[in-house]
Amino acid sequence: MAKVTILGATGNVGIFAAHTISEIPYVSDMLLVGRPGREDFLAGCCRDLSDSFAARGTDIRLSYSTNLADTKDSDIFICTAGMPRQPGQDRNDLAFENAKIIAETAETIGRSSPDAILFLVTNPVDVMTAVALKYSGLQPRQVFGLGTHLDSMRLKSLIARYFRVHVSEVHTRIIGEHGESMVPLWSATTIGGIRINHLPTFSGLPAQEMIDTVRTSGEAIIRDKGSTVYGPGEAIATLVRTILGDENRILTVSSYIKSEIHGIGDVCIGVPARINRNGVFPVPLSLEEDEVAGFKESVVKIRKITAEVMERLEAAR
Ligand SMILES: NC(=O)C1=CN([C@@H]2O[C@H](COP(=O)(O)OP(=O)(O)OC[C@H]3O[C@@H](n4cnc5c(N)ncnc54)[C@H](O)[C@@H]3O)[C@@H](O)[C@H]2O)C=CC1
Ligand SMILES: O=C([O-])CC(=O)C(=O)O
Repeated sequence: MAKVTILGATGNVGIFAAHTISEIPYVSDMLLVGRPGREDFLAGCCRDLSDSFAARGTDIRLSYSTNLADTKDSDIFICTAGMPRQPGQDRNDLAFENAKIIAETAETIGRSSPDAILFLVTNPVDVMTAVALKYSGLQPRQVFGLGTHLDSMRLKSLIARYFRVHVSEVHTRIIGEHGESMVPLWSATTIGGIRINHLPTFSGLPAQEMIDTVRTSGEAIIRDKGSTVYGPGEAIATLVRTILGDENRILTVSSYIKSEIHGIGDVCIGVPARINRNGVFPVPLSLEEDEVAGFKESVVKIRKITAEVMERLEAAR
């Protein structure tokens, strides 16, 4: 059984993630962490969630805190703390402001919970994963971000609708940045176990339109309803279940790669990784030429933003 701590629990994604994670049978304790001054709101969240646990018959010890010192025995931290983007902003516009929050938080967690897993949701998630890895001092397997898992789910849903099949029949992946330079892996896309380009209807597939829809999905939801919540909240729960259940699923998350993909590495970015109770392990891959080219471009972009943020963080210390 495990203790799960949610940082940024008073936010839209954090509180819905608390709800989705509470359905995971391996969770015995849940700690909601918010900023000082938010005690009443956190207390209200605990009462409200407890009612839902009772209605569902879930038995989880739920508590809240505004002090990181209380997080000590956590097995897994989910970090949703930080600014969300506003309509018209790019996720990368948040990089430095959110990096300051993540660096400070990760430093404390690394010192007080050296065996924990640290799961980043805060955007831009690839850069935040690198910042958390550096400032926590944890091992690469212990630190990862939601990466392109949600993007992969969005593409899966579009493909399933196009071919009129159940979503569980579709396997697909998007790798690279959780952002503009994301790269769809059509070579790794199957429907009912059959490679998508072996299906007669493949020639009519509006592939570019689909990937454009995925690319702009977060932006469109934020424009229409203020924030993305249900997609990320469920995606977060999938990852937490995979870890705590030691499931060894291969999901596409932001992880530190050394050189696993065509010799490309030294960056935190969305890649397929085997995930279990010990953490996240990128899977070496062989891709099509155009996919490698797209991935390289994405890596160059994320490396540059990450380096700039790291430099500014060091200068600000
Ligand atoms: N990677 C992904 O796929 C997704 C990432 N996100 C990201 O998750 C983050 C949270 O999004 P929302 O919950 O919608 O935002 P929100 O504004 O509703 O919540 C943000 C939370 O961060 C906390 N926070 C803000 N500044 C802080 C500081 N200086 N120190 C500590 N805590 C602080 C707030 O108190 C609040 O609890 C954003 O960065 C957003 O872009 C959101 C959805 C999907
Ligand atoms: O778009 C955003 O800013 C939130 C996010 O990352 C997503 O839902 O994909």
